[in-house]
Amino acid sequence: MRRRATAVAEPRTPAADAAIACDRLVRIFSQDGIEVQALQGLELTVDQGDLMALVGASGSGKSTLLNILAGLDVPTAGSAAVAGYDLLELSARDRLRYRREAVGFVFQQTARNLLPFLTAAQNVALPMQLKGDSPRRGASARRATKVAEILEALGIGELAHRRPAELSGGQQQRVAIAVAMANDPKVLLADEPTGELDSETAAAVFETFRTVNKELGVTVVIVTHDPMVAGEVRRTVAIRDGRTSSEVLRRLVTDEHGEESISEREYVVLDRSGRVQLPPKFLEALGMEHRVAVDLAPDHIELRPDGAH
Ligand SMILES: Nc1ncnc2c1ncn2[C@@H]1O[C@H](COP(=O)(O)OP(=O)(O)OP(=O)(O)O)[C@@H](O)[C@H]1O
Repeated sequence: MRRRATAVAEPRTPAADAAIACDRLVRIFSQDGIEVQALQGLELTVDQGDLMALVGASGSGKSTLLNILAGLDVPTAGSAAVAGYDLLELSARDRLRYRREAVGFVFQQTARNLLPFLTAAQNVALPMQLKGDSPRRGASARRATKVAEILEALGIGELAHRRPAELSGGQQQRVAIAVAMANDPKVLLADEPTGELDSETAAAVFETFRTVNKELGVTVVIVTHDPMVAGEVRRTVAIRDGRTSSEVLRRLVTDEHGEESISEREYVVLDRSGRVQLPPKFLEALGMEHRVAVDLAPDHIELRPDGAH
């Protein structure tokens, strides 16, 4: 009722329905008296059910952002909400619940995702056990059924009884995705999940992310340097100096002959204060620095080098 009332009372912003909404997110690390601003007012909204890639140079802040979204780290300032949880306001207990139930996480290092002495099925069952539902009759049978269903849905049912050492790197990552899905999270986060894999294996792992996104409706965010992953998703967001700076959106378009193709367009991000980061190659091409002349045309804005007419 209350939700309905507020929905009527307040205009709906895109962030209200978003799976992830970060606003002016700041993370400062202090080490040996030196401060590093890993995130400098980052803004990012991810719609529910989206599959997106996060790219950027080394040190741009990707892992810092992902750790905050995963509930492993806390921002210095700003706001971040994931799956309806306010990440700055979580109590220790709620944070644990958030990490166990609301988000799934896949690390780059295959060994970090799975316990070596457990089979694939046991690894997937573990987060369900840790969730700590009160022991009820038939709970373990229900759990076993659910584990089998997840493994089947991801096309790895035949790996259920193998231990990580008996799996290839790609198979381990696909089992890791199953583990991350164990408690039906709304959001799945992955930090360089294909970083240690050859391109063919990486493609199979990426397909598993796509299955989770398409079949189970989970919002997926993948930090990657892999051009295959970054080029295959609907939306690729680039981070520069701790801020989202640009993004590429891809759409399926059909021409007049019924031929389908992917259309790709790069955008720069416009933040709440009206700031944009222009691509360095554009600025260099026109020798723009310090300031630019800005004019409003009926349907666009013109930027010119200072002094040009
Ligand atoms: N725990 C920490 N203590 C101090 N500085 C840190 C810490 N974690 C990250 N940083 C710094 O914050 C900045 C952003 O780091 P981050 O790991 O988020 O970048 P990244 O984009 O993920 O890089 P990479 O692609 O190399 O993983 C870097 O300058 C890094 O040195």
